Amino acid sequence: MAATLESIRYSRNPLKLEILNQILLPHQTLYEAAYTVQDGYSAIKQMKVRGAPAIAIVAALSLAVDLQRRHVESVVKFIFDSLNYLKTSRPTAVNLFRVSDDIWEITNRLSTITKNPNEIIDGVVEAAEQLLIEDIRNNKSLGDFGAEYIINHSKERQKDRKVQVLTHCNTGSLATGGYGTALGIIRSLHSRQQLSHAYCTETRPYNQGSRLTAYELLHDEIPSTLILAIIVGADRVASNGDTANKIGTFQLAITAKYYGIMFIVAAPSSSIDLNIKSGKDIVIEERAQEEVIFVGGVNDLSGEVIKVKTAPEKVHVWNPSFDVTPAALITAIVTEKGVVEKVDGRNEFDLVEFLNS
Ligand SMILES: CSC[C@H]1O[C@H](OP(=O)(O)O)[C@H](O)[C@@H]1O
Repeated sequence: MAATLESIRYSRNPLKLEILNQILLPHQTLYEAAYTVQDGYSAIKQMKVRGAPAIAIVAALSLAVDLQRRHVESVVKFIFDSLNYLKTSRPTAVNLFRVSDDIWEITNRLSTITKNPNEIIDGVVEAAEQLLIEDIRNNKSLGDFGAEYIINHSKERQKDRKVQVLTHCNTGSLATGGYGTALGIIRSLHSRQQLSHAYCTETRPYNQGSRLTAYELLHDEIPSTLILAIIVGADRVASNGDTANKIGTFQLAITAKYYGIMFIVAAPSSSIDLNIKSGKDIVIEERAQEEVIFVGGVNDLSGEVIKVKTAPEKVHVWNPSFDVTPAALITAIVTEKGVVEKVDGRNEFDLVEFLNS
């Protein structure tokens, strides 16, 4: 197996963007080439690639590859139209929107400096490539901050025992450019020999817990049990700390509160949306009801995709991909810039102050 799992493989020379089709994991490892913005959009929409940072990186790199492969009449218009199209793939994770806005800002700035379309293309390609590099660096920093916070604040550690943590959905190398966010903290705890066990909870309908997180933990030989210290990722964090994450996160936060267990959100600063005040402003993606009516998988021998109908005929289905956990239930938010806690006595975070400090 590769030293580390890679959801995205990119090179400029030779020009190549390959996306690991996560729908086929863990039984099949298939990298699919992406040549166009459409390929990037489809991979995100179909959840061949998923996870807030990974979605943004694939969107940006699919534009970068398309720009280098295709001759377009108006580069600025192509970039504008492409970014707006990519933003319609999935609504909740903020990273895609932030990256799209950043790339558009770069395009605009360059178009006032040069009329040479190749110089604009070079600027966009460079920005997209940097995303992949910075994401991995930020995740390792976030992982170390989170591990240190948990070690210093964990009851187990006070008895000089290693810590046990629970994580939800998948927030590892398969949700990011590499290393992961919440799973990055677990990797950092493990590398410091401070982790006794990681529990990963299953998620439906995409099964990120059993198919992806259990797969990553086994791949890294981290002692773990698939079931249900709770560390979760984030798709979008409001400026008061309310956090949108995979459906099922909110109930874990309530459980953690009830049992007095830390509930940690691991989120790169790029997942914090200072443009919204609270979780009420976060758009929650609702996906097709077929995803819930059927359970499926891939036959690890034949490779055939199997779908079994589990729900009764005419069942009414609601299939939100995310829920919002109020800041009041969150112990701390761990980012690559450090750890932020609520100001004494308040039930909300001040992330504007934290990010501007
Ligand atoms: C590091 S972001 C991971 C975040 O994304 C997942 O959602 P999805 O698999 O639908 O893209 C889940 O909410 C994770 O916490």
